[in-house]
Amino acid sequence: MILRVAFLGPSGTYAEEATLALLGSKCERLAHPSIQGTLRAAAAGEVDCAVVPVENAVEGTVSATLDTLWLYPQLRVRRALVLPVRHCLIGPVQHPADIQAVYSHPQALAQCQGWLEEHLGAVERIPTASTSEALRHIGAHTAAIASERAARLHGLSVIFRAINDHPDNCTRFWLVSEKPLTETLPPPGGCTSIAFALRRNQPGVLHEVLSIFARYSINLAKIESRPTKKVLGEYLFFADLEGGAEAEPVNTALRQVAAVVAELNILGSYVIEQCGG
Ligand SMILES: O=C(O)C(=O)C[C@]1(C(=O)O)C=C[C@@H](O)C=C1
Repeated sequence: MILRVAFLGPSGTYAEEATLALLGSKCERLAHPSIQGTLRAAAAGEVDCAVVPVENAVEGTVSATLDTLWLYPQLRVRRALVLPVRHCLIGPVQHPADIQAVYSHPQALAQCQGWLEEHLGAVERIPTASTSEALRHIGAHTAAIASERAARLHGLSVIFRAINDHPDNCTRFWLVSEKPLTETLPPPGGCTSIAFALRRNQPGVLHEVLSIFARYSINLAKIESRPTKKVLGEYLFFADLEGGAEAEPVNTALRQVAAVVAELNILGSYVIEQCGG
């Protein structure tokens, strides 16, 4: 069966690179204009799965991914991949002095902000829906930040390579689907991502949840809050735990957590794969 996969397009994005690294070129890749649309397509069953960015080593969480996943509890994270992200400045312009504006995805602009400051100074930075979408805005006095692969695919020239401020810049992607893609359970170990809403906004309520993980010596690799978007000052919590959700002690701990929170969504258990690893 050929898998149908949604990703943030158009062709040439890092999300497409992650899709190819995870599933190879035999899958049918369907480009979507937003992360929200990509996940909606997977939740609606229009595709078998979706590949979305979740966290960058420098800029942190891709909030659109977490916020949208909360809306689609039927989706599960099946795999995770860390992709090295090496940005290029792309365009027909020969001299930096001729550039009046640079287009790219906000994450990419942020990952290159030091370089842009140093080499292009006060040039206008214009956000786009994705890095390869930025290539559509290239002109006589405008450039874009995207990958070398994107430049090649669209027949464009690279002005500068590796302009990301941190040489080890990388982004973690999740492959999510409603149905399991294979019959195998996640390998033992790995980690589990969860999201939960508290019952009350009161002292000690978050502590009650965290103390369950402490009691079972479960390491929390990450925890962060996102607005509920319903009431100002009320939050959802997203956490990454060490260990699989079906394995002990995480399984018992999660059952106890479910009993003390308003809503618990086990986003999925997975092993973090390294690109090329
Ligand atoms: O615009 C792209 O190429 C994407 O795949 C999105 C995205 C992101 O949202 O973080 C992915 C990797 C990079 O961090 C920059 C942009």
